[in-house]
Amino acid sequence: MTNKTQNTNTRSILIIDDDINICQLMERFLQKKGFQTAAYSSGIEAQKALIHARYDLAMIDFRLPDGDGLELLRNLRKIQEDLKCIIMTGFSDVKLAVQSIKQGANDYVSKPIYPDEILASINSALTSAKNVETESPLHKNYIKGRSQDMERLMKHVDKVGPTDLSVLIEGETGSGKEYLARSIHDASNRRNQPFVAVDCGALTKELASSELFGHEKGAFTGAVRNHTGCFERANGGTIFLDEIGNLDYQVQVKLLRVIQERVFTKVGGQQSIEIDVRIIAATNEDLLQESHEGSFREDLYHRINEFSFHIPPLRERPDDIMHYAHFFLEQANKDVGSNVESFSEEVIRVFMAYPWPGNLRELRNVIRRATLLTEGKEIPKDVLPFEMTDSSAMASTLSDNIPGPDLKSATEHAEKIAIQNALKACDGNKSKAAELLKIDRKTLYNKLKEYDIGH
Ligand SMILES: Nc1ncnc2c1ncn2[C@@H]1O[C@H](COP(=O)(O)OP(=O)(O)OP(=O)(O)O)[C@@H](O)[C@H]1O
Repeated sequence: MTNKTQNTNTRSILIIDDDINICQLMERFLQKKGFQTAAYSSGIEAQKALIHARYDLAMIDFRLPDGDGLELLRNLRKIQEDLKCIIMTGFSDVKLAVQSIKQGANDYVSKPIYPDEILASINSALTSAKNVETESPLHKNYIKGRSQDMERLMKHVDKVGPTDLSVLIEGETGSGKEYLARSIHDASNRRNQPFVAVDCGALTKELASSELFGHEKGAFTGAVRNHTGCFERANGGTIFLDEIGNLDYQVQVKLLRVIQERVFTKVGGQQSIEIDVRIIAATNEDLLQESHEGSFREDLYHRINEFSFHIPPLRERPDDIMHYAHFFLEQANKDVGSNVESFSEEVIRVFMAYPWPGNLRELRNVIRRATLLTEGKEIPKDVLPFEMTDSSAMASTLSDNIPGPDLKSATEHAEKIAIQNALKACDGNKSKAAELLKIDRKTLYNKLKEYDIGH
């Protein structure tokens, strides 16, 4: 298809989609916005292109004729480790989207493609979003949660921040682990020193040591110059190791040494380098379990876990849902140039009942899309993704979290969550909750009894 024209000042975007119409549409739009673009219809062509030229970001369709988008993402990152990436998924592929983020994509957008939505996602991936490595500055695009859980968590941040304790943050994908890590850094005496975030999920096994600890020129094929690793760059400050569970066993051994002895050696180097870095790690897996199974070193687990935070999933803190929703609506209005003011009652109800497997990231994306599609002042239900409003699709989204695989238990589970959330949103007032749920009080009482809620 098309080839990139060289101009070193402009950001360049690689588009990979076997639908030629989508490629053309995106290229035209992105070029008008000042990006250089190149489009390819298969993964193999894109890999060849990346060998010949550097790109800032790749937009990858999940379903490609020669493999899936995540496999391609891994291959592209082997060629260019700092490539940012947005995965394009089908409208109802929330699970794939969540999986993409877990495997190192910076963001996802759902089809059908809306140019303004893509632009907002590209801009945030290029500027502030997660990459193999990002360095502070402060987070103006963030707000504090207002649920009791999050308030308690932020109090702990104030207490633990100023100490030098290693911190482990556990939470589902998109729940705000990086934001919390930055908040801990900001609450510490290291706040004016570097904050270096490393996405260990995006590091290939071969290059992880060199990325983290640096290498000497000639240490391995391709090491054409000396390289300063993330630890050295974070000296005096904080290093944030996101998805630490993905680190190779050998790298875990090296990491343990840095923590215990405060020294490390570069790949191919002889000299021990002293270092003063505070470690914050994050995971969305059960690291303790993994350490029992032997894939994560138990001694390392205890070293990084001098203090731990668990961020509850968004569905378990209903007070935060609309709080963030309004914040994201404001952001979306700015991003896509709209002027939407609020959410319809129905949308609020759907938001409160939906399980949000992608947490805040998913909420932000859903609102961005809905804002773009809304014509009036209020977001209506019909601009929400199908799987959020259709009960059987929702049951399948929920199926990871429910006890049984059958539709009946899935539906019951969804109903129970919706009722619990409505009650919390109405401060336990059952009449109001029934109104919000659009059922009568008697039905609500029956269901409370059936599901054993509130006793
Ligand atoms: N406190 C917050 N205020 C506003 N937006 C937030 C906040 N926390 C997270 N977000 C939104 O959610 C997205 C994901 O957050 P973050 O990268 O911190 O999550 P994470 O738990 O580290 O995710 P992952 O495990 O997938 O890396 C952010 O890009 C941002 O858009």
